Amino acid sequence: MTTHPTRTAAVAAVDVVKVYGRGDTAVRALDGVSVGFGRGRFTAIMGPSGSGKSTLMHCLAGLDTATSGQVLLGGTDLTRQSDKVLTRVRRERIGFVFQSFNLLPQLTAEQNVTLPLDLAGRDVDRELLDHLVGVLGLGDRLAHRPSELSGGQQQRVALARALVSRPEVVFADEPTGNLDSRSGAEVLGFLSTCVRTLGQTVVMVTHDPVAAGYADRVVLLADGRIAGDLDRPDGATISAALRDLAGAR
Ligand SMILES: Nc1ncnc2c1ncn2[C@@H]1O[C@H](COP(=O)(O)OP(=O)(O)OP(=O)(O)O)[C@@H](O)[C@H]1O
Repeated sequence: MTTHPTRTAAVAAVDVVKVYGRGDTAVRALDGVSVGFGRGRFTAIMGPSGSGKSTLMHCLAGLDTATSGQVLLGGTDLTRQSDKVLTRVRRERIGFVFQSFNLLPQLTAEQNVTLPLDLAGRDVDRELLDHLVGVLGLGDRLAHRPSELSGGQQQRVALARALVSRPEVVFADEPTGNLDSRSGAEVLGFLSTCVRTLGQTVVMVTHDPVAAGYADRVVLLADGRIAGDLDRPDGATISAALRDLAGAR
């Protein structure tokens, strides 16, 4: 018997349906999505505007509840958990990186990085923190406040914050959306280095084929369904697949 790939993944959706609203105004944002995200892999989710990328990511991260189907994080079915448990899962088992860096302005870079662990009463793994600070080139920036850092540096602080708790999955939502192309390339380069050196699982939503080119795999969505799955594609292959999807609509 072969094992269903979604059962061995770090996080997986199994026949997930998400309907917003009711009756005539109901929107079927996800229409039976089954997809697994392998451990230690960097996957990008792409697709036309409104195809369900954010909805899928929010369901996978326990930020939104699927209407039906299962979301499996390790052995936990997130669709069966109370809000209280989901809050704990998000805090303890998931890392987030957003387009807007979401750093606290009154804290230093280092305090921002360790804040989630401090709030959870968990010890900071100094060795991992030093490794991340080195890889991310933040060594001389740790005592600075976010307003004293460039956008790229702020996003690197946010990456360190997401990674330092060794979460099962890091979800990144358009992490380079607010960065110029050079800072964006740096952030993505650091992110893929962290995936390789730490075996971190990363799922990233992006519109940018160049950003998706850093991923090991690109999952394509269209109209709330999986519309493609590309293994280590380059930017040109991704752009062509997106053009095909747009043409098919
Ligand atoms: N809270 C909501 N209430 C009602 N409809 C919603 C809600 N959130 C999303 N939708 C709808 O669900 C569909 C999928 O939206 P979603 O934001 O997941 O797409 P997306 O691929 O992330 O889009 P974009 O690339 O524009 O961010 C769209 O038709 C959207 O209008």
